[in-house]
Amino acid sequence: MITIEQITKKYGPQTALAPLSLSIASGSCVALCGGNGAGKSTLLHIMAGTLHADGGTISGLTRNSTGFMPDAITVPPGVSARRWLCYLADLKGCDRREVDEVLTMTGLAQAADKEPSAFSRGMLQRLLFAQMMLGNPDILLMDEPGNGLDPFWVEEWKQQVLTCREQGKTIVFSSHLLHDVLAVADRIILLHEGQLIADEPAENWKQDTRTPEQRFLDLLRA
Ligand SMILES: Nc1ncnc2c1ncn2[C@@H]1O[C@H](COP(=O)(O)OP(=O)(O)OP(=O)(O)O)[C@@H](O)[C@H]1O
Repeated sequence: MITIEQITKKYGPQTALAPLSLSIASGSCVALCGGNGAGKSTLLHIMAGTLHADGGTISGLTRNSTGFMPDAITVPPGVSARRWLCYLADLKGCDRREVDEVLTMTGLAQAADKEPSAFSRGMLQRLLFAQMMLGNPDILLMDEPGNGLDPFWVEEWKQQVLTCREQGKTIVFSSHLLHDVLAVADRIILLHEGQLIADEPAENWKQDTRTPEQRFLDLLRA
């Protein structure tokens, strides 16, 4: 169980997260939705430990058991995707053979000796997914993982997430792609201006006669 209690974050005068509390059961797949600037990335970065909260506590997350897929990375010039992944594998203390496994999983084996700066947006997303999977973490945090993926890789991503669910991993991801959210998530949390405004089983969204987009807009306007 991941327990988030009274987390707050401001960037200067801008509130990104008002006191926010929620619990995430082990083995669940939770989607964070909300408009631009709602606080989704901020929450994921705080959960991943790449950003400090101003206040509040989070329990149930340990660095060794958590993989994070941010929405961007900066790989030093001259470093190929394979070398980057080998570096991260060493940092995580995992076998370098895993690098080949995650490259194959994400269809990047052929491109692995190129620098990520030469990758397309979708290839970069797949590299970010690959780096998250190194070490086979129990908890996966993903910031807009579907961005830039073509329809083939969106389907692959969904299959990989469903496989991770079957393996009992805990998954938290942000997305604006509501149809993809409904295909994999079992719970949908809606954030608005740093506050939680809806927290429901995905089943409620699926059974609604409104489109997910209409339901989303109605909840934001309520
Ligand atoms: N580095 C930063 N400096 C200043 N303000 C920031 C910074 N990062 C985020 N913010 C502000 O914090 C708020 C939450 O931003 P955040 O990126 O967490 O939202 P988001 O829900 O992920 O948005 P999007 O869907 O557009 O990615 C916004 O008002 C944003 O302008």
